[in-house]
Amino acid sequence: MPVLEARGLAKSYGATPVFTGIDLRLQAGELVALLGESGSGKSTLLNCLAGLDEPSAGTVHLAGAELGSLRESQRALLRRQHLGFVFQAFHVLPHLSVAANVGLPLLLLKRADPQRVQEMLEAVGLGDLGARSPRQLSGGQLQRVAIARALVHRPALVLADEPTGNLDARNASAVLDLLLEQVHAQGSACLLVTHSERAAARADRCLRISEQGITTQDLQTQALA
Ligand SMILES: Nc1ncnc2c1ncn2[C@@H]1O[C@H](COP(=O)(O)OP(=O)(O)OP(=O)(O)O)[C@@H](O)[C@H]1O
Repeated sequence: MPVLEARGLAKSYGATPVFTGIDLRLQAGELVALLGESGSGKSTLLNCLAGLDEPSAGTVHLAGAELGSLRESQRALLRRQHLGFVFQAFHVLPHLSVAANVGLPLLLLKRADPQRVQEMLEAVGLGDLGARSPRQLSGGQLQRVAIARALVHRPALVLADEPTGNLDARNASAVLDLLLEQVHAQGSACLLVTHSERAAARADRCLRISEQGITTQDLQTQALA
């Protein structure tokens, strides 16, 4: 069974289509890069795949459940259990400690586990900073917190939306390595939105989204957007 399967997915705002006819399938442990020009609908697609936005047509199955057939509370539970998110803008909660941020997915699942939180902090190189406020961290460190939080509950699928877009080149490279290493270590599938050729080159497959739908991108022959 695939971790994620979308069939005939379409999204419009009023009469304006963002994308149509998206068919997508991710198997356990697979790393797929999603490319596309600015405004082509990458973030909108991720939101539809997570059940955070409603598609205009089509179906999404996440961990075997069809999102459209669930109530919002059931979708929220499915997200908590099976999904991890990493965003460009970190989305770390400033009033919680670094460790509390990382532990949040476990707390929401009523599976609080300080030992697992510490293990993830160490895995991302922040083993000594759990008690700090996120306000005292750099951008690269904040993204490491977001990666630890996305993976702490061992989700089946990680959705990463330009996770290195806010970082300088050196930090971006280190954070990307860390994200891919951790995704691999947990055996999670990952859909990675990126403009980085280096990131795309490390994926098992590259897909390109446009108004016409989604196509497989051959990195050898086509330029990246
Ligand atoms: N709430 C909304 N109402 C109307 N149009 C929207 C809304 N949200 C997004 N759009 C439009 O949908 C299109 C896709 O936006 P989206 O943010 O998914 O693109 P993207 O590929 O992630 O872009 P970027 O690479 O710049 O982040 C854009 O043309 C955007 O203007």
